[in-house]
Amino acid sequence: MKETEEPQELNAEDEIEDVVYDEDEDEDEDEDEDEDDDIVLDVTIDEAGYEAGDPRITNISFQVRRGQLLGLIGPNGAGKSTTIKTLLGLLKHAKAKVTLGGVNKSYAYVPEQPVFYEDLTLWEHLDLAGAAYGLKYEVFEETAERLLKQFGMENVRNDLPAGFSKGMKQKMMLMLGFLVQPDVYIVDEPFLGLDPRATKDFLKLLQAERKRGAGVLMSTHVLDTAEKICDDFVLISGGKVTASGNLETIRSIAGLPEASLFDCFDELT
Ligand SMILES: Nc1ncnc2c1ncn2[C@@H]1O[C@H](COP(=O)(O)OP(=O)(O)OP(=O)(O)O)[C@@H](O)[C@H]1O
Repeated sequence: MKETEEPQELNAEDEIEDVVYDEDEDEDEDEDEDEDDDIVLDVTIDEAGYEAGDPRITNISFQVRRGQLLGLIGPNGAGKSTTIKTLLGLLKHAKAKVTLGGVNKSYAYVPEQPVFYEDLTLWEHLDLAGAAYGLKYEVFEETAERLLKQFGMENVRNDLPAGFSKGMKQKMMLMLGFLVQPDVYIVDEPFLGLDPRATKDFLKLLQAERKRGAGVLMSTHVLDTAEKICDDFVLISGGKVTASGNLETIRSIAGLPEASLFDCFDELT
């Protein structure tokens, strides 16, 4: 999770070769200004990988607009996580430009694998995130209480997450993301640990956040759910974009006019 005040160049200590991570530029002479104002995440990755001279993804670009849910899909090893790591500025070898728009130019990243402090309780994790983001205590408290209730986690608020089940840990990560109400959510495979009730609660909260104007980039393998909830898709295969657009566009690229996302995926990968 991160909030940017100033444009940042993430090529610190020559580790990251060329990732520019900056704010939206306020150029008002552009005719497409209104449309551009809606863009909360603009990603252009020329190439990125784990070793110098061995790119695992190339020419991947997409935008996320206010309120939009963009599904990042693709088979195992296609490059979804590499794409997410690149846009978060975590890869050493990347040539990419990532621009944050929106009101606060802020994002929340919800990782697939829960990350937590062994010695802090659930409530203390929420408190820490609230403090890190400078939330007023009353706002933090009200939001955290609401989230505990919405995710059915009130009874474990003072427990250490090490003792949580997989789904409970996943819920904690989602709560930490929702707490800060960012302009963009970057969510990596949120569904796998969640039971049907938790999935429903998560989708309801996500819907409310989209109504507020947040954009969402979500990587997932759960294609039947993705088909129902995503506005648009970026399909990655072999480190490249194989198809992008809404379901109708994906169907037409796959040459399967009435097909499910699953069947289009199968055809295109
Ligand atoms: N830490 C790493 N070091 C070296 N190569 C990696 C590393 N992580 C991924 N790769 C390679 O990068 C390529 C893309 O992998 P990536 O993890 O981005 O795929 P993915 O689409 O997220 O797959 P999955 O659906 O299985 O999570 C693969 O060839 C993979 O072997």
